[in-house]
Amino acid sequence: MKDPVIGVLALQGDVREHLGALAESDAVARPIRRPEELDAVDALVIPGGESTTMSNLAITFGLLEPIRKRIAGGLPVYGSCAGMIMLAGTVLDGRPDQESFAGIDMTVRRNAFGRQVDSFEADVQIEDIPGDDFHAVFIRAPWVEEVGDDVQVMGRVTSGPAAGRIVAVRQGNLLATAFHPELTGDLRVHRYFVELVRRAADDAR
Ligand SMILES: NC(=O)CC[C@H](N)C(=O)O
Repeated sequence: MKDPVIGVLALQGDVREHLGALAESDAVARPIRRPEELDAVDALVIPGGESTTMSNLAITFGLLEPIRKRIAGGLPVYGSCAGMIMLAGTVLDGRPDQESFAGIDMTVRRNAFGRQVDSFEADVQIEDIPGDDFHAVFIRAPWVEEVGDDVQVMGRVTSGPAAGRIVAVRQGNLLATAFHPELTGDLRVHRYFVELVRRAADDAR
């Protein structure tokens, strides 16, 4: 397959960083703001930012249902931080009117590491991605409290007060991390996702 075309949901958040990381990972990366633009992508990335704002803007821009439909149709999606929240079936400590695209059978808690803890760094071990532990950056991040049977727990915090917390998961073509690999220049998660997208395209053929 040629380099896959991967959209980055560009309503809000760290869109530019994901576009850059994908471009360095053998993908063609494009910002997505309108439903028509979704039709032309092989996969989607949902950036970090603020899930309540992203939810509002997704409704305003008419993207909520189209993205849900593409997910149901098997579109590969990777969400980091707020993007993880947007992929969660159940969100705790959310705003009552907050919507998600859902897709991953999991319960996430927003701002789980404590509201006062704006950001912190910790090592995370990720199954299926060889090499050293990830030096992960968390910014008002969620964690995963519960997963369904079909969800693969891929990564947990390895040390510190949050040790053992689930911060990376995969269910089929959907991947989510509570941390932001797009901010640290470690391209392994993006490369893993691009590989997942290639395999999904091969399987569909
Ligand atoms: N860095 C982030 O994406 C933070 C997520 C944010 N706290 C939210 O609830 O959406």
